[in-house]
Amino acid sequence: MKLRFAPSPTGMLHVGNARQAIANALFARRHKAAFQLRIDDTDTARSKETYAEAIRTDLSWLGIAWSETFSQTERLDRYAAAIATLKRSGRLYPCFETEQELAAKREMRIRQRKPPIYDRAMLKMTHEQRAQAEANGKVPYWRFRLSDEIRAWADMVMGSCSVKLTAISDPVLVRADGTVLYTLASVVDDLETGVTHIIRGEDHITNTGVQIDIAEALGARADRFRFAHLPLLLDEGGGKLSKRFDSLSLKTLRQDGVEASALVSYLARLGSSDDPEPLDFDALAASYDLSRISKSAARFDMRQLLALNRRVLAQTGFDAVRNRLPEGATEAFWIAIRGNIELFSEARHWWDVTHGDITPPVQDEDRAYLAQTVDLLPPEPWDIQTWATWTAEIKAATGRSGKALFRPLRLALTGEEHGPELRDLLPLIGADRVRTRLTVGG
Ligand SMILES: Nc1ncnc2c1ncn2[C@@H]1O[C@H](COP(=O)(O)OP(=O)(O)OP(=O)(O)O)[C@@H](O)[C@H]1O
Repeated sequence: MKLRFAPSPTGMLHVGNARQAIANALFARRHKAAFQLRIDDTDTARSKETYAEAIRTDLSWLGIAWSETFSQTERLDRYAAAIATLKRSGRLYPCFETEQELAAKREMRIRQRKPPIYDRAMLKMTHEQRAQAEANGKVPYWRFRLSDEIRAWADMVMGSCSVKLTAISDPVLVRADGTVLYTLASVVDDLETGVTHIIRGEDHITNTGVQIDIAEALGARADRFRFAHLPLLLDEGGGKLSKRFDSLSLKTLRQDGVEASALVSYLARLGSSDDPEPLDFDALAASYDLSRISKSAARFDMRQLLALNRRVLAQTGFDAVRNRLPEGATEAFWIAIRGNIELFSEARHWWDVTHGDITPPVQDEDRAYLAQTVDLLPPEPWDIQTWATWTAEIKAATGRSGKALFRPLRLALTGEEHGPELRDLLPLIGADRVRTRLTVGG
């Protein structure tokens, strides 16, 4: 069994692309199958090596490893061989119509209420007419003559699918400059490198009918591949995601400090009957089931991702983050704050609160109360019990309780209304800073 993820290096991967990469990688892991990363760079005008490099960086960040990788431009000789085969069998035929001629024909067909598909005029061209066109300096591009089959398959997500080939135009597989189109290159690669399962976006469903036809023309059985088409992911406004506009790119999310494992957990289960849970790759793979994915488009929701990110951070151990924490941060610091941050970058703020010289705002009406609490501070060394001891003393001495007791302390010590348990923060802040903050301006 072999799966593949085959992005084109024409921009930064977005969360929609990532959903496919993750689906393939999880399915491969679950079934102990090989996983290929193929860079679909046949569109040389738009493909860039820097994007291919960025794709590898993004996938590695997600924790996705591949067992083999190649770029399509490394295999041009294989596509040339397939082109020769299809020409020999008469399935590829030369065409000379210009874009304008085709557009005019399309318009005419629409006016005649016929489906606006290619009329195969060039199939009827005689040898003489072709020789004449070439003598006039025209260079042909090549279309694949589709069969008149209805290509059907049992899709692992969409259920039974079919594409009526007589309702679509014969696709161009070779451009006039001799370069091959993705539609053919993809089939040649999948056949020759032993891919068995193809998981991709539903934007490829029509392609699938065509590709089954091409595969058969190249000698494969029509049921050679198993397919799964996942619905497209939309942005929060319901709009299309595009590599070209850098929308919701993995790079941006990474720079914003989203945890890779939160993103993987989120995308693995988004639009499925299983709720997103903060699970590691193996646990996600063990429960990964394409039949639980919904057939309708899913929307990416930043708030849901951040909620999951928070849960992931809350269960992340110190060893996994120690290199990313501020210099000197201890396990006690991480344990104290990890349940109170949405993004890892907020750790810096709590580091400043516990170890920096912040000046929290003190309300005038709290000054006298805070000054009183300083005198009640227990002697050092402080530990996790100190907070309870201190606040019990305060309660006894002032008669305050609940919000009236705690709120001014939290505000004065951290500058925030909410945050990690003060029981944990107090020993981290330490007696000197605590005294200073309680007496500021007093
Ligand atoms: N919005 C989306 N949601 C889910 N999957 C998507 C989305 N857009 C593309 N894909 C899938 O991502 C995979 C990689 O495809 P590809 O590199 O061609 O991406 P693309 O965004 O369609 O690119 P381009 O903008 O260059 O056409 C394919 O399986 C494709 O179906």
